[in-house]
Amino acid sequence: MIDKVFNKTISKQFEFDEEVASVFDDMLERSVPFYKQMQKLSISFANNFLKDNSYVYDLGCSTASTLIELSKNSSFKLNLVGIDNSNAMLDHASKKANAFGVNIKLLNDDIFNVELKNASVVFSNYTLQFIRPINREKLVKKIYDSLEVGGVFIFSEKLVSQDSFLNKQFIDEYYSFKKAQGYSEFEIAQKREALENVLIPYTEEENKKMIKDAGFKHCETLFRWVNFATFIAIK
Ligand SMILES: C[S@@+](CC[C@H](N)C(=O)[O-])C[C@H]1O[C@@H](n2cnc3c(N)ncnc32)[C@H](O)[C@@H]1O
Ligand SMILES: O=C(O)C(=O)C[C@]1(C(=O)O)C=C[C@@H](O)C=C1
Repeated sequence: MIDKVFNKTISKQFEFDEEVASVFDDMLERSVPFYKQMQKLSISFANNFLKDNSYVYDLGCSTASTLIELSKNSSFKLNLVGIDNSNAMLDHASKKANAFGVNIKLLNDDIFNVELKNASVVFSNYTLQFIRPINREKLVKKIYDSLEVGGVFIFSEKLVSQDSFLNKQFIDEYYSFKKAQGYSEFEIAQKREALENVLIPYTEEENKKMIKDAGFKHCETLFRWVNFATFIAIK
């Protein structure tokens, strides 16, 4: 379904409710530059750290796209666990996983409440940015603790620049991308307002510092387009 959520006047903050969930796959593909390519890269790198019976977690799995794609593009028999605290998202995830015949354990809970164990790979794409900064470090430490030595945390984030002049150009470039994807200036402005104080992006350096502070041995940027990036951190 085509995303028209912000085509009307909106006065509430952005939420992952049924209205968003029902158009979410289209929203992501048209709102995150190179979304599919970043997902493919995440999966390709993840496969390097997997074997039969490995545990893979996706924190903020939404409609389970990443785990379904991994399952279709891995030669291993995996234990796939998707975690999200939006009922609406998980309804869609469950229907999609069934339709593709992929077995995923879907947990409807806050990421902070779920015990993560023996992980070979933890994904969290465009989700840390929705976690209050005061809790974000704590979550990354939890992810670190859940990983086996040699395991990886693969995550994607919207970014800001430390330089305010460049940051303004990042935003302009991003809005041009959205316009080219068919979003109107009105939709772009409405969504920007709804995301204010809900989506809190870090710089690339802040993300890497957070990863290092949690104890990870190494972190690389796998892909970056202006204000969106995918990282891989190894324990
Ligand atoms: C931008 S979406 C993630 C997109 C998804 N990873 C993908 O690549 O298709 C963020 C998701 O995180 C979930 N989320 C946000 N905070 C959460 C929390 N504290 N616990 C569990 N899920 C959370 C939201 O419900 C939403 O589905
Ligand atoms: O549309 C925007 O402004 C975005 O930042 C895109 C973004 C994201 O990066 O998470 C914002 C909300 C939705 O979860 C989907 C995509």
